[in-house]
Amino acid sequence: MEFSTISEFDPAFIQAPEYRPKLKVIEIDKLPIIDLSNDTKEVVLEIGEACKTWGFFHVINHGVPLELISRIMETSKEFFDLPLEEKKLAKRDEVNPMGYYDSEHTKNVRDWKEVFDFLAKDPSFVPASHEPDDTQRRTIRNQWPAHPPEFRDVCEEYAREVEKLAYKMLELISLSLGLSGDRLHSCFKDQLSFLRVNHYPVCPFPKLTLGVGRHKDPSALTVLAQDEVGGLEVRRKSDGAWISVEPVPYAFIINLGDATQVWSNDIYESAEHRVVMNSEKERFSIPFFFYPAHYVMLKPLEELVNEQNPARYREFNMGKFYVTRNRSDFKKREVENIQMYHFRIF
Ligand SMILES: O=C(O)CCC(=O)C(=O)O
Ligand SMILES: [Fe+2]
Repeated sequence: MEFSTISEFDPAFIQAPEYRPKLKVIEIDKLPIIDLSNDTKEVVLEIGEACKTWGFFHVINHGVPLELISRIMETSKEFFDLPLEEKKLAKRDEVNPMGYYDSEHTKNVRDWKEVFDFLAKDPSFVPASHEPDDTQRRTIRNQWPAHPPEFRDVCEEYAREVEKLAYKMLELISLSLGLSGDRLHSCFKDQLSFLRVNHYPVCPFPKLTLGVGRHKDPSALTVLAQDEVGGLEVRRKSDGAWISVEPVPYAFIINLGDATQVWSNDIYESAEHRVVMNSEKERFSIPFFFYPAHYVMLKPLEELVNEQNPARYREFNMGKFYVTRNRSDFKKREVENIQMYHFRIF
């Protein structure tokens, strides 16, 4: 990812003019910061409001040890500092989607980043193929680099802690929709959640590229840690402007994913976001994508549907959605990646 001249720069990184970031215009509008140590009723109200307005918010006093966040950031830096050949020993591919990868595409444009993906539950199970009639499933597993030696332990400990927070958020979001706190728990029994360590190297062409192109997370929700550099932007619903998410030290960002949008029958929406590049500083971020089990059929929850407010999505299978989506992360394809709105009824 070290391109010193434009001629070495892979044109696959270049965003179409309308999607290029305006680096100078930074809108200041602050995302809500929700203190999870407050009274639950109050927290639920604040979450409901934040989910409606933004689909994105910070949480503090979240229960994940702060030193663990520092440790995973440090060990991740050591990993990405390794020579490329060494990182590639744990390279992800179409057979094993977990591990190191440096050429992911979002909406068919290459992202200026390298990543390391690992499952929260090892092993996990996914459909064997995206073909609708294929009912086989297959096992996917983590692959770990030998260096740095503590990388695996730190990542696994971090995943366990953040998973607890993800369940807590699921519960609070369910309560904010007027459901029981454990309404959605059973969908996560064989969860397909994974974590991604994102490294965005310094970028000489921040006006042409993005670290991650605009997208919505297909998860139920995402629990995201970011370092102090900044670059994440969220699309404001009221006017479509891109708002930069100022880092709040040791807070987590919670963003709603597509699965919650479908369950809530559009009461909540997953927010579009992207990452703009920095020509001076590298950046690290670590999302935990909280995914239901592959066999879960996603559809609006019965409690939230009635005659006046009929279901806006037809049912679809989480696992098939996941594997279909993953196919196009690996290479530029000519067709649009599958999106949740393809299952919209009206
Ligand atoms: O790096 C970030 O802050 C966000 C990354 C992200 O949106 C993603 O990996 O889905
Ligand atoms: Fe994302």
